[in-house]
Amino acid sequence: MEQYIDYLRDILENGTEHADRTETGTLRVFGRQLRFDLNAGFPLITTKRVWMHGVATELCWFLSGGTNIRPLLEQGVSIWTDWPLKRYRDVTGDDISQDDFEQRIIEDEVFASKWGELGPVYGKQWRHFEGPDGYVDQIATLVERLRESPGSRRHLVSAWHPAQTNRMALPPCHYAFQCFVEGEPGDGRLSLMWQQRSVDSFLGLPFNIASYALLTHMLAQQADLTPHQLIFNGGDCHIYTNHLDVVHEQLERTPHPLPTLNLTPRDSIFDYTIDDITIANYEHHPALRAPIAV
Ligand SMILES: Nc1nc(=O)c2c([nH]1)NC[C@@H]1CN(c3ccc(C(=O)N[C@@H](CCC(=O)O)C(=O)O)cc3)CN21
Ligand SMILES: O=c1ccn([C@H]2C[C@H](O)[C@@H](COP(=O)(O)O)O2)c(=O)[nH]1
Repeated sequence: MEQYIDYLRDILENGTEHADRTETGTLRVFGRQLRFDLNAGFPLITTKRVWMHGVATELCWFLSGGTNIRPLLEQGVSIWTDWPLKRYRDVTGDDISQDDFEQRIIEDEVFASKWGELGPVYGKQWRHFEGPDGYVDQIATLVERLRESPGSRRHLVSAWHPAQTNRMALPPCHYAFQCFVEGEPGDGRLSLMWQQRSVDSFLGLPFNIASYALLTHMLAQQADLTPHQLIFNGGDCHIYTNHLDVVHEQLERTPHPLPTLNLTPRDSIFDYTIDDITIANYEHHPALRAPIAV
């Protein structure tokens, strides 16, 4: 995980100031790559605590095709609450706390279906990508092709639907990923590379790395392959100015050895639940808190 620390240092050293959409301000660089060997351990950042329960719950929710945050809130995951909340404020002008909002969304189903909706975000595009001939289940197709035509150069999933981004609470940040197989099922290796147009390097990236690592393990299990490399390609790679203190604190810390993942085998990629996902030997430095830019 030394390379994540080097990546943060690179932005601090080479980044230029940018007054971003959220009016928080960032230091940013353009175009960076990180590569993780999944056989060297599960790439969960160790220089702070990363909330794997949140990561795994969000990934299972993406895979279920969901775009409403209610199931996340019911599982205690509120990482997406700020986006519909912002819309709620826009419409009524009322200012309510995040706690009030979450309580109301859990208690009132109508409220949840009306306001907990993020629009056609990741889950929708992964499972029900809308085209002229109907819907495409990109994940089911990917698993099928990995099994039947592993050497294909077309193992690609896109969350970017140019005709629908204006209906999303937030257009996808990690907008596409590609799989790559060496060898044959039973004796082959699966690598995955994802593209991310915009990268909140302190809060978002550790989540994103863990999420795609978990997805690679799931896909490998489904296609009878061994997880190999995980590659991140970032576009606008930034550190928010109100994260600078915690980033500097993180740079002082020495990474611990990586944990490992235990994933209970399931028949279908759509059957995994949070109970199938266990991280073992996660040794980490204390949590670092920082505000999220909305
Ligand atoms: N500015 C911004 N950064 C993001 O990373 C981000 C967005 N917006 N919008 C959509 C999603 C939501 N994601 C989020 C949202 C919140 C946390 C977060 O607050 N994480 C904390 C606390 C987790 C916990 O409860 O323990 C962390 O320390 O990682 C992380 C990712 C990633 N995405
Ligand atoms: O998975 C995610 C989702 C979001 N982010 C970050 C990247 C940016 O800081 C914001 C999105 O703002 P835009 O103006 O739409 O780029 O969210 C992330 O890092 N990872």
